[in-house]
Amino acid sequence: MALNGKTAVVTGAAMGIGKAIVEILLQNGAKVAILDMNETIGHCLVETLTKEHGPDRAMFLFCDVESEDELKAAFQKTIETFGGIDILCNNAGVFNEVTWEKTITINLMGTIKGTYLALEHMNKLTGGRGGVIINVASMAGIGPLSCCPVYTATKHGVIGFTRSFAAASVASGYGIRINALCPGFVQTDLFSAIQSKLGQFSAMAGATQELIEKLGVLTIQDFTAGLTALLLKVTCLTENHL
Ligand SMILES: NC(=O)c1ccc[n+]([C@@H]2O[C@H](COP(=O)([O-])OP(=O)(O)OC[C@H]3O[C@@H](n4cnc5c(N)ncnc54)[C@H](O)[C@@H]3O)[C@@H](O)[C@H]2O)c1
Ligand SMILES: CC/C=C\C[C@H](O)/C=C/C=C\C=C\C=C\[C@@H](O)[C@@H](O)C/C=C\CCC(=O)O
Repeated sequence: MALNGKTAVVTGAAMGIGKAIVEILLQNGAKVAILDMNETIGHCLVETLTKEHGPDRAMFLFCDVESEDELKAAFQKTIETFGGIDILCNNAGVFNEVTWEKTITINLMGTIKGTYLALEHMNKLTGGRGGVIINVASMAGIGPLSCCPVYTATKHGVIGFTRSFAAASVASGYGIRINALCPGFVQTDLFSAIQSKLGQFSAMAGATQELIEKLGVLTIQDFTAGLTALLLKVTCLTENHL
C-alpha cells in the first residue's frame, strides 16, 4: 500500500475530521500517532483501530497543541516508537468566538508549532528524510464568515502560513511538501456546537444558516470518501514523493 513503512502524526485525532484522517492513513498502510486532549476517547479509538488493523499500528498520546513541550514530547515518543515521522497532519482546531484568544493559540499557533517541529525532524538540509505536512484549514480560510471573525482569521492564517512555508521549502530544498485542506461544513462536534460559540456575533447566525443550507453538510463518511480519493490522486501521499 502507498504508505507502508510510513509514520504519521495527527493532532486533534480522537474524533471528527482528525479521526477520519487517521483511518485513511491506517487503511493505506501507515502507522499513526493520535494526539489529542481527550484521553478517554483517544484510548478507546486506539483499542478499536488495533482490533481492525493489528498491533503496533496506532498509538494515543495526550497532547495539547497549545503546549510546545507537549508537542515535542509527543513527536519524540512517536520517533522512539515508530522510528521517525513522515507525515504530520495539523488538524486540531476549535470554533469559539467567546474564548477567541484560545481559538488563535490552538488553530493558528498550534499549526505553526507543529509545522516547525516537523521541520526540525523532516528537513533534508539537517539530516531529515523529508516528508508531508497537511494543515487543516477550512473554506472559511478562503472567504470570510460574518459570524466568526477570529475563526475566519485563524483559517486565513493557516492558509497563508502554509503557502509561505511551501515556497520556503521548495526554494530551500527541505524535501517537505505542505498543503492546506479546506473542507466545507462537516457534521462533527465542532459543527454541532457553533450556535453556542458565536458570542457577540450571534446575530450573524441567520446568514450562516443560509450558507449551510446552500452548501450542505457532509457526513464524516462523505468527507472520508472524498479525502481518500483526493489524497490517493494527489502525489504528495504516494511513495515516490515520500
Ligand atoms: N466540522 C467542520 O465543519 C469543519 C470544516 C472545516 C474545517 N474544520 C476544521 O477541522 C478540524 C477538526 O475539526 P472537527 O470538526 O473534526 O472538530 P471536533 O471538535 O469534532 O474534533 C476536534 C478534535 O480536536 C481536539 N482538540 C481540541 N483542542 C485541542 C488542543 N488544544 N490540542 C489537541 N487536541 C485538541 C478535540 O479534543 C477533538 O478530538 C479543525 O481544525 C476545524 O477547524 C472543521
Ligand atoms: C459557521 C462555521 C462552521 C464551521 C466552521 C468550518 O470551518 C466550516 C466552514 C464551512 C464553510 C465556510 C464557507 C465560507 C464561505 C466564504 O468563502 C463566503 O463565500 C461566505 C459568504 C457568505 C457567508 C454568509 C455570511 O457569513 O454572512
